[in-house]
Amino acid sequence: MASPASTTPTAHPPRPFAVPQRGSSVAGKAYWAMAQRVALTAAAIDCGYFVLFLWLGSPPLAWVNLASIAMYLGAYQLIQRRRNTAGILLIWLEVIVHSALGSLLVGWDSGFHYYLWLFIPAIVIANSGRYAAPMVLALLAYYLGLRFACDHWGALAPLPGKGQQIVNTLHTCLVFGMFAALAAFYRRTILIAENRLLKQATLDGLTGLNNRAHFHTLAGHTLTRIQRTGEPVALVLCDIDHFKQVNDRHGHAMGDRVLVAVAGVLARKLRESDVIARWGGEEFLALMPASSLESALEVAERIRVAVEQVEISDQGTPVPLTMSFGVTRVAGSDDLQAAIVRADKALYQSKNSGRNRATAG
Ligand SMILES: Nc1nc2c(ncn2[C@@H]2O[C@H](COP(=O)(O)OP(=O)(O)OP(=O)(O)O)[C@@H](O)[C@H]2O)c(=O)[nH]1
Repeated sequence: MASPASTTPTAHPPRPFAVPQRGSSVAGKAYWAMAQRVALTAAAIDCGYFVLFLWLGSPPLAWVNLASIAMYLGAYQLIQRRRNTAGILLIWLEVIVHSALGSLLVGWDSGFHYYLWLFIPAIVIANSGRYAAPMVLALLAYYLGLRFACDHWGALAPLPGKGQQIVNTLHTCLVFGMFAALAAFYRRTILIAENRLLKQATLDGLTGLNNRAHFHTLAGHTLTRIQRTGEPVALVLCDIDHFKQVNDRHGHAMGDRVLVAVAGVLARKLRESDVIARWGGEEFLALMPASSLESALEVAERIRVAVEQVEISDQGTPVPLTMSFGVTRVAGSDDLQAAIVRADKALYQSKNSGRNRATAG
């Protein structure tokens, strides 16, 4: 016996037995890897139970375990061949039938029914309330019906001696372990999803730099922190020259490559403590704590030279790149917006005076 495989919520409309599509997400991949591990582990556990029930003198239960091993290996194969829903249904079927046969043969106190509890979190996590409520109620009805049948008929093939206690203890330990593994799996899934959402909310999807909104948050923190020390802060706004021509001549994909390359130059040339963002299409903004206007102009010049030296070619034809800069001081968090406007005006001046240069504003 082993746990029913459980499911994670997906972006698709919820449906009964909702399962993530293989490869659709990190969580989806982890889910299917976990489902396969569950099937193999369960088959291995049932091998142990097969030997145990032969030793305890219960051949019928040993044969049930043999059938279970076949079902789990079948489920593993189905998931391997991407017949995911069929694989999961086979695992569910095994748990439902095995818990019934085990309880009826050796009695309710053997604990075969504990495995049905694992369905509750699996159902509720994977399905919307519309489906989860009737499914949990159906499970409850099945559970109580099984209990009633066991009370009514008693054990049909009781285990001799302390057999029932041994089996109950094993089932208790296994179900504890399975609940812990299930909870750990969902915790990992939530952390992965949280991390992914955080990245989507704060980073630019193409370049990996901070997005505009996150720049404001980080810049606000930085300015508040250094306001007390009075150290100089500079702001650099920069823009790739004639970027539209790159797109028009070499295509949008090449434009994207250029953006990624320029973002890489900025990340390499600026310090860890600087806050860099993709500000707009081909525009980047950097807040530089502990930088005077003069040193920020020097850094801008180094970046300008590095961008000129970026080697990108389209089928052997080099794609020349240059960048213009507007540099200014920032007095404090109250001044940030005004400083951005000043940097923008300075950048405009750089563009108007021939591009490929830095201007202080
Ligand atoms: N490939 C690509 N292009 C983008 C992206 N975002 C904006 N653009 C393009 O960037 C171009 C910006 O063009 P303009 O604002 O005219 O600026 P420019 O051609 O660089 O001219 P100057 O700034 O005056 O030197 C437009 O063609 C946009 O379509 C993006 O994410 N990827």
